[in-house]
Amino acid sequence: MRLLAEGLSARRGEDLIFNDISFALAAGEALIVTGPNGSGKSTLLRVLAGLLQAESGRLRLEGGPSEFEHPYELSHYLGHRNAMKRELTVEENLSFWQRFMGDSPGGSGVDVAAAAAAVGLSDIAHLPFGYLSAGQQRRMAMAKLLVAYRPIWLLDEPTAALDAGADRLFSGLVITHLHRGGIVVAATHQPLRLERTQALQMKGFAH
Ligand SMILES: Nc1ncnc2c1ncn2[C@@H]1O[C@H](COP(=O)(O)OP(=O)(O)OP(=O)(O)O)[C@@H](O)[C@H]1O
Repeated sequence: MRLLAEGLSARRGEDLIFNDISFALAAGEALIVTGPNGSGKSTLLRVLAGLLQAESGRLRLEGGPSEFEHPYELSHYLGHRNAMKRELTVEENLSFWQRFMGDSPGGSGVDVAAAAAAVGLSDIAHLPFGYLSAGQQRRMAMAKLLVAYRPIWLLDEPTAALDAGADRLFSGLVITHLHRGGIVVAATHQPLRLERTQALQMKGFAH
């Protein structure tokens, strides 16, 4: 399967945020998106995730399951926020995401306990999400990627608030996903230590 972006541009309000972005990612490849604050990294990821409409250009999948037309149908999106309910326990949050997302064809997610263990937080999975520290909350958001299988991972500053150990752990999860034929697009200021990567430097427009 390949993820193709062809001549994408996006607007927020009056402003054109980026113009004519193209890339092609094969199974096992990652695109690392860098650029200064406000250059449009989050905007690009939101377009890829189907949360914002592109002003022009096209996104498509080549060689994927035929019933899926838009890449977001096969994607996990990890945004700046963790998308967990503070008053529900970690287990309840992850169970919700597991049921809500479901597995894409070609793989299956791990159970909630295994996902919590994979991010090193089995001991606190019974606690309300709101009790966790910022770094623990980010780890749990990573576990969401594991409970339902999606071949494409869209990651916005995934390692924000993570300590060095969690940073390595997260790189490991991403590398495993790529080795299994996944595709990753990550906006990040920190290196994820990946092998097969393409780089996209966002420059933004001067207003
Ligand atoms: N809802 C919105 N309405 C209007 N402008 C917006 C909106 N959201 C973002 N912008 C603008 O779009 C531009 C790109 O923002 P974006 O969040 O994509 O940048 P970024 O590269 O991810 O930045 P950062 O590194 O700070 O996270 C910024 O100038 C921002 O002010």
